[in-house]
Amino acid sequence: MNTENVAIHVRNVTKTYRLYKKPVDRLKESLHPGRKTYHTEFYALHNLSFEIKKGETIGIIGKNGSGKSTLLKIITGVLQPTTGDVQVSGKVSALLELGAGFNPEMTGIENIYLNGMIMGYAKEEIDEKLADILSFADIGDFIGQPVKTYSSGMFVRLAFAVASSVEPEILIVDEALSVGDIRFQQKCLRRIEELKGKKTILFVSHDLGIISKFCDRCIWINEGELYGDGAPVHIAKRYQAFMTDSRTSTYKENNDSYSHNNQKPTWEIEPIQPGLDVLGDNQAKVLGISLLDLHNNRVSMVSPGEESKLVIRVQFSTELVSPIIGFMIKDRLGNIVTQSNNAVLDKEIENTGEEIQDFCFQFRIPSLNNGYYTISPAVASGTMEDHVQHCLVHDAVVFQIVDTTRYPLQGFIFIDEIDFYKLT
Ligand SMILES: Nc1ncnc2c1ncn2[C@@H]1O[C@H](COP(=O)(O)OP(=O)(O)OP(=O)(O)O)[C@@H](O)[C@H]1O
Repeated sequence: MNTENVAIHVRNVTKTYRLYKKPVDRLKESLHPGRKTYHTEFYALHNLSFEIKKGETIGIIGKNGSGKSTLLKIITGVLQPTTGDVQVSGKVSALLELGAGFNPEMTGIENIYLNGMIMGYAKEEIDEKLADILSFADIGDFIGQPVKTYSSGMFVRLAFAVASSVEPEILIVDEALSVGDIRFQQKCLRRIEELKGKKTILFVSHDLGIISKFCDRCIWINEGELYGDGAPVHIAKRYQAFMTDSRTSTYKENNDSYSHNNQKPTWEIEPIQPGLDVLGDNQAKVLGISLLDLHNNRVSMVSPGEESKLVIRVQFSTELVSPIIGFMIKDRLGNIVTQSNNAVLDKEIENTGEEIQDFCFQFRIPSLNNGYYTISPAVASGTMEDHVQHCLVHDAVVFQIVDTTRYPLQGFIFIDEIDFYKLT
């Protein structure tokens, strides 16, 4: 390839982190006279190489923790690779994690000027762009407030407005589109469409529809390695198949299934994140929740009809009479789309006092439309008609429905029979 046409050249990039079991191990390692090592090496990126041409729009996909953000941070120079190198030709404007590049104590306006100046613009040049940035961000009087008072939605509005208005040669956007509301997402996509072809654009998204529609090319990273690089529709199909079908064969097998015979299951439970809305009297508390496949691997992307397990970890502070454990699945607008619990199924659950228990619900993922959904676990006691709510955690888990079934209809229902009657 003619190097003049290359915007980004990533050559054999590897990024490793040292993982220590305990914080004190780091100190022990640095002081050890015989240079004993106390760490294990973790490869966040492993020998990645590719080129991006000027003017290409590239989508980056990969499951959580696969190395996408690490790669973007290395390209923007926020992180250094352990080995290998990256050459970037052109001015980069990046929207990485929320907060990066903004001073929380400064107002929105002050941050616009700060970012513009970092990009090499004079004050007068930023004055000219200001109206466009303000109208794109559309956050009203908040623009005069310190950005630390912003909601994540407002923040991303301003950050995207700034990053896309400073006329970079390369625009890098890490998952910002998943934060804003749907109208704002559409607006950002229109802006990306306007810049497409004129600028080099890299963006991370879990939305394969967006990647397929807007990108010329898609790069798929899996466990730090390049798994695919090519036409978005082609890569998205392989990725979907991988995330559903081959998940079971590539992940470790785990034969310890849950039973009521006091066998200890070996699944990993995600603790409830601080800051979520929780209701109830705390006689029982949901400690954590995980959506798993049948091999007890955590999943965040599932297909309708896929066999899944939902495990809810509950801490009881006292013996409850007729405990009810259940969950609601809500769409991104907060509508309950489906729900269940043990009481409605006439299944009794035992609880003998102060204890921690995992409750595993095994079910097929309902036939929902593609998109993001949340799961809200709850513990109550009593009957369906008359019960006390002990703990309800709103939106404890987020997951995505990606339909990989052979039926080309979203949210379809199985029809047992079709009758038809000729009237004329
Ligand atoms: N400072 C660090 N120390 C140790 N491990 C790290 C560090 N930063 C990232 N990692 C690990 O590197 C891996 C890649 O992380 P990265 O954030 O790049 O993934 P990602 O694909 O962007 O994930 P997500 O889709 O969840 O944002 C993860 O397993 C993460 O835990």
